[in-house]
Amino acid sequence: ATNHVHAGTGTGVLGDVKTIQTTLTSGQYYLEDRSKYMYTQKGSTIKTYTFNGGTSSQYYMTDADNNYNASNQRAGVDAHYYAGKVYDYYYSSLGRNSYDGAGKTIISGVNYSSRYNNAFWEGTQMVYGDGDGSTFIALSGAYDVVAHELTHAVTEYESGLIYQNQSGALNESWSDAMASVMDSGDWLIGEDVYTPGVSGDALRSMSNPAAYGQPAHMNSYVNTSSDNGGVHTNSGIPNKAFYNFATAIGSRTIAGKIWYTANRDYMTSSTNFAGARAATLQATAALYGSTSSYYTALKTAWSNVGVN
Ligand SMILES: CC(C)[C@H](Cc1cn(Cc2ccc(C(=O)O)cc2)nn1)C(=O)N[C@@H](CCCCN)C(=O)O
Ligand SMILES: [Ca+2]
Ligand SMILES: [Zn+2]
Repeated sequence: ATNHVHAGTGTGVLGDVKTIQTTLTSGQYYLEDRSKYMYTQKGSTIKTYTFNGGTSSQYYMTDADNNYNASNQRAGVDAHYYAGKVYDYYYSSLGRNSYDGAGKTIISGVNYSSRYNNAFWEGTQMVYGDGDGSTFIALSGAYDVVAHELTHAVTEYESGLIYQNQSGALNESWSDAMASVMDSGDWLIGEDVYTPGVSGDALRSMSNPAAYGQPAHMNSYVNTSSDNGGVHTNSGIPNKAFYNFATAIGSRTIAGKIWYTANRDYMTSSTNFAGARAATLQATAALYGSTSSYYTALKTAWSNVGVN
């Protein structure tokens, strides 16, 4: 049989049924989405694999009838589905064709290890654990988690923010900020897959970083050697600045466009918090002019977190 693009159905981590794009090869369906490529001849292919509980080899997640409704397929369904949504956002809203800007194939691996409470960008692909069932459920079940991980790849191709200290906290924060633009219903990160037994909690809060032990002002910057200089802690400060700005101008979309432009055009691997303020101001001036109300709102957003 030839390889076709087939709209299949799948049940996600939270039991929700959704349409997924699959490929039919030799009578089996594969989690391979060629729909982006079919229509633009340049969009990326999205491929989703399973580690089957291991940590080294990945395997195809095939299905016989293109209805991925088995419980052990749920993590793969969502990794595949949300990777497509993140691709679509970067392509249609920001004009970026995949994480490299040139249509590189997007690869995800689910069911990583056993009871693994985390998700990460491995340098060439996304990797998702299934969680232990009480701290986390399968982490690909959250749109913001997938957007966070894929944005690490965008950052690596663009500013290349070094993953330590202030540049590392910015690397983290840019992933949370773009995740909050795409998963725009709240200002939380990871809420859909964190502590299924507790409602309303999350890994991080952009609007109130302190709710989960993060600083929201330079006065509370944490100098530490752990976690590469506290990159998941000090990200609270630029996260709060993003929240301040997006709410002040009333648009996550515009704030996200400025943040993306700063990452692509004005930030470098060693950019620190003051440098991020300058870069976002430069991006605002380039996009909307330095006399725009966004420019002044942005200065206020950064000064309110102690970055001037
Ligand atoms: C995207 C986000 C939802 C994800 C979540 C996450 C998971 N963990 C581990 C973890 C495990 C247990 C708890 C607990 O409360 O008991 C909290 C956190 N820490 N962060 C995350 O932030 N992952 C890191 C993984 C970094 C790996 C090293 N580069 C990242 O992508 O930056
Ligand atoms: Ca969220
Ligand atoms: Zn991260």
